[in-house]
Amino acid sequence: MDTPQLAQKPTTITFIGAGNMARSLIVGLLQDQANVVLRVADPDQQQLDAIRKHWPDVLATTDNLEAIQGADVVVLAVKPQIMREVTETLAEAAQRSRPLFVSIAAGIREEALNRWLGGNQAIVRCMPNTPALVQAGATGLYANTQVSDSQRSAAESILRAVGITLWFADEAKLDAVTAISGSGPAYFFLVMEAMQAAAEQLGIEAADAHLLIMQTALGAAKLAMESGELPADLRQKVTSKGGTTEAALKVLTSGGLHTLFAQALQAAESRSKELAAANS
Ligand SMILES: NC(=O)C1=CN([C@@H]2O[C@H](COP(=O)(O)OP(=O)(O)OC[C@H]3O[C@@H](n4cnc5c(N)ncnc54)[C@H](OP(=O)(O)O)[C@@H]3O)[C@@H](O)[C@H]2O)C=CC1
Ligand SMILES: O=C(O)[C@@H]1CCC=N1
Repeated sequence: MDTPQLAQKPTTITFIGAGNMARSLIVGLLQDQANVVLRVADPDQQQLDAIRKHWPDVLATTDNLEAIQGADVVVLAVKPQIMREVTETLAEAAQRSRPLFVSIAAGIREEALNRWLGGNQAIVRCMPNTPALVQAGATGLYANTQVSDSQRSAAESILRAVGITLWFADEAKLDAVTAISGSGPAYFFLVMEAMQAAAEQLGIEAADAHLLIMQTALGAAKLAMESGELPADLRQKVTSKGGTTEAALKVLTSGGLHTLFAQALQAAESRSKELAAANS
């Protein structure tokens, strides 16, 4: 006879801050139907009303301390510039309840978070991205020494519910991850915007241009992920000698595309380090 399985206790996850990134993670988690109880705290009443309307099962409050009571995981999803103020007000309660903290803030170091939270806290720092909203996110993670194996798994399963995850043993690497995949969606959106404007200049209707560009972006990403071929090889297969692609790529490369991307990613990585230094 089969032994009846006890239903696994859901993980209570509290989001401190209900902005763009927190909402992307919440939607992704709800779509994944993960065994979780979700709570959200944010000072913006309108924001909370919208959350209550769309997701009635999510507890939404303006009271950060109420939200973290009994939580297994507290996701710190506020701007780096106010992280100190927010975490210091959580410190006393956190010293009693000792949840796992998962910070998604760019730059802010584990050492600073731990100090602001009163010390000896289990902290995972991670850098997700907004495609989490459609469960196509990419997240880099780093755990401090206080994080247990089960907490590591809990953090990973939250982020895996919304996309792929990659652990880093060196916290400093998260600055580069921020520049690559945290900010990365914006680079691709900018390319889409630029192509849209250019397509309209060529006389294509806006809606038609949009459809062609979106499908091309999706197709290129899918091909690059699924073919097992390098982007450089795939690019060469599009580029007929003396043809149209060659003419276009010549404009992009002679305009300094590679240098621009190198500079852009360096600027993002430096900004992440600056945010850490300014908020330490
Ligand atoms: N957006 C992105 O693509 C990514 C962002 N991140 C990181 O995520 C974090 C949040 O960014 P993002 O979602 O873009 O920013 P948002 O400004 O959209 O979200 C921050 C939220 O925190 C709220 N807030 C302000 N003060 C408090 C407080 N005292 N207690 C609780 N909540 C508060 C804000 O409310 P109000 O607006 O009323 O001030 C806002 O709703 C940042 O640290 C960022 O570095 C990481 C990866 C990607
Ligand atoms: O722009 C930012 O600072 C945040 C971090 C990565 C994406 N958005």
